[in-house]
Parts: sequence; structure tokens; C-alpha cells
Amino acid sequence: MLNVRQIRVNWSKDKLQKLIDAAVNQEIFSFFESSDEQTKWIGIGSTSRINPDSVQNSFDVVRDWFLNIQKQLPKKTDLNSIAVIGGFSFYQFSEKSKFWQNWSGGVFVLPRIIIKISSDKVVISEIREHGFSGDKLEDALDKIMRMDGSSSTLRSFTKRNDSPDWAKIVDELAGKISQDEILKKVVLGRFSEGILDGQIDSNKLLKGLQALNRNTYHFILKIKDQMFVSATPERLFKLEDKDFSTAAVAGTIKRGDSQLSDDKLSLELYKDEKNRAEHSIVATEILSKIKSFSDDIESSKVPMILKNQTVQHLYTPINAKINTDKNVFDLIKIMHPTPALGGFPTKQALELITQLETRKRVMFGAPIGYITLSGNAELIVGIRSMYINKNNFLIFAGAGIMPDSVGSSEFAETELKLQPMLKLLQYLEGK
Ligand SMILES: C=C(O[C@@H]1C=C(C(=O)O)C=C[C@H]1O)C(=O)O
Repeated sequence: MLNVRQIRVNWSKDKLQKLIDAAVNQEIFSFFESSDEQTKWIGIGSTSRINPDSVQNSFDVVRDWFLNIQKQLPKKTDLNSIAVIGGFSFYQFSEKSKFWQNWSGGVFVLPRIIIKISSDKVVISEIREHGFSGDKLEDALDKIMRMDGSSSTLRSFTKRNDSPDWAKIVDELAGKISQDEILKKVVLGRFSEGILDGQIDSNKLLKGLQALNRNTYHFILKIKDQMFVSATPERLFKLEDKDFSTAAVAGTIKRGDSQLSDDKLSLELYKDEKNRAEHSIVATEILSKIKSFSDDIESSKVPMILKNQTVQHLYTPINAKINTDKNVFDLIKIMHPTPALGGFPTKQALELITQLETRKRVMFGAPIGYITLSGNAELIVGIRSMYINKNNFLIFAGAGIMPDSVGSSEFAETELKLQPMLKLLQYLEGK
């Protein structure tokens, strides 16, 4: 059995921020913030952790672990205020990756202390395997807040000159797609890697992630020497009881320097046939997946524009009511990967991705996020993200390749998609 104690607090914003600042410095830290900044989950420590073996189906392994936790919670627990936080692996059943080590199959934590901040309340829960040692939860939190902050600094980082052939591979792939009767789209990624000199100041990392990336999710999972950080704009889905919401995010153009040029670019993107076709493949496939569990679906007929720091996307929000008793894990299996990260048809696209990409994606492009112990969840797509292992970093950026794609333009697009994490590293360097 697990022991749980929970409190609802009416703290000032400053006091909450102080707790978050202290939490970030802990060895094991997890953080999720929605793009409207209305929902935050902050996890400190770990009462239970699962690292699915990469050759197993990580969705099933995490589900079994999750169900086992559910069974062990006391009856009166407010299950909606406790969540596991983590990420799956992009592929089910792949080989181990040396670089990702025990994260090869993804990783989820049940934090020891978890803070749920929503628009109307803040609930803090502590979950322990053994009983609580006398002190109150408030005292345990005070203790965390009194701990010294870290004094780490990132002196510099060096990025290796990577993927010299990527544009050429894209041109070849586009040629292949145009000759193939079935294959329509493949999302090909490139990896930018390098070395960190010094240690990242986690507090500054979170501040930078938020300040440099407005209008995106903010996600951090740190377990000792390993960390995954993301400023993704893309939701795989949010599940709240029977309400299911997602969005198609595909089709990209840069931001303009002025309001006028930015609006001109939005219009160019909106009217561009290649981008509209690319977007339509994603939206249509997402809708067809949702039809398997809903007959009440709402989506806009034409895409909107979603603006992030360095790029803007075509964007179609989709809402549905679920008509079966499928749980969050069933839904992940159905939804992942959408053609925004895989391609179309999925199977052929995934085969090509495995053949052509130089590294395993693992958590890049995979479902990451939180799952509450009541079975609600928000899973986001692990892009605009970076993985750090000790002093090595790896950043991923992909682009949807269509028959008329041009390697050099897709390369330029991925350069823009690498920026959120490269700018974050620059910010951490203090430059
Ligand atoms: C693959 C990435 O982004 C995806 C691909 C897009 C595209 O090709 O237009 C747009 C948004 C994402 O769905 C990435 O950022 O790495």
C-alpha cells in the first residue's frame, strides 16, 4: 500500500514560486505547464519509477505500472490531484540506445511530492511507500524551500557540425514519394548534438524555457544526470472524463521581422498548396483515428495559424466526446504517431524514418506529459526539445517531406525548429 497526504493551499504567487524554485533544484524533478499557462504540475522526487525496456511495448508496461499504483492508493485519495509524469518512446519495440541508456524505452515517475496548480486551486500531495515521519506536509515543504539553491553554471556549449547530407537525403526522399502510389508524406528528423562545458542551472533553465517560448507547453523531466526539456506547441490529446481534445499542427513558415511581414507570411502559409496538402493529411488522419472512439466530433473546416517564437504553423483544433470505455493508454495507442510526426501511411513512413534517420528518436516526437491517477491526461508531442545526458546534449527537429519538398528549404525549416533549444542553451550560457 502507498500512503498519501494531501492539502489544498491558498498561498501567494510568490510563495508558490519559491517552492517551484526550490523544487527545480532537486535531483529528480518533473514539470508540465500548458500553453495557456492555466495548468501546471510540479513533481519533486520519485516514489516509484518505470523504465520500460525498449524491446517491450512501453504503452503496456507503463499502463500495468500505473494500474498497480492505482490499486495501492488509499480509498479517500483525491486521484485527480496526483499524476505520473514522463514520456514514452517514439517507437514500440526498438533496440536499446546507448545514448539514452535506461531511458531507451521512455520513463515515467510517480513523484514523492506533486503540486497541481489549476486556475481555481492548488493541491499538494505527498505519496510515500512507508508512513510519514511525524512532521506535517507543510513542514516538509518548508524544509525543501530552505534548501540552498544550486550554484551551477553553463560556461559554454559546443555544437557539432551535424547532418551534412540531410538536404540531399530529403531530395531523394521527395523523389521517392513522388514516384510511390501509396506513400504521401514522411516526417524526417535531423539531430543536432554537442557538449556542455559546466552544469546547467535548473532554475535558470525553467525561467528561460518559459520566457523564450510563449504560447507553447513547457516540459522538464530531470532524473539525476538525464534530462528531457521541451517547448512543444503540439498536443497529442487532452482527456478530461469523456472530453477529448487535440489539434492538427502541420505546415510551417518562419516568423516575420515586423507585424506586416509576419502577417504576410501567415497568409502565404495559409494559401500555400504544399503546406495545405501536408496539413490536410494530418487533420484527415487524426479525424479518422478519432472516429473509432467518437461520433461527436467538432473541428474547424479550415486551418488557423499558430504562432510560436521562431515559426508559425497551420493549426486545426479538434474536440470530441468519447463514446467507449477506452482508457488513456488505449487512446495513446490509437493516436500515436499522427502523420505530423510519422507520415502517411504510418507503417511505410515509419520504415523509412528508421532507415534514414541517423539516431533513434526515443522521446523525441513521442507522447510526453502527465496522466492523473483518475485517468485524465494531457499528452503532448515531444518536439522543440532537447535530451541531456551528463555533459552531452541532443536536439531533434523534423519536417514533413512531401513529393514537391526541396531539401534546402526543409533544412532551413529544421534550423528554425532547432532554435528554441539552441536559444535556451545560449540563454543558460548567459550570452
Ligand atoms: C517534427 C517537427 O514538427 C512537426 C512538423 C511540422 C511541419 O513539417 O510543418 C510542423 C509541426 C510539427 O507537427 C519538429 O518540430 O521537430
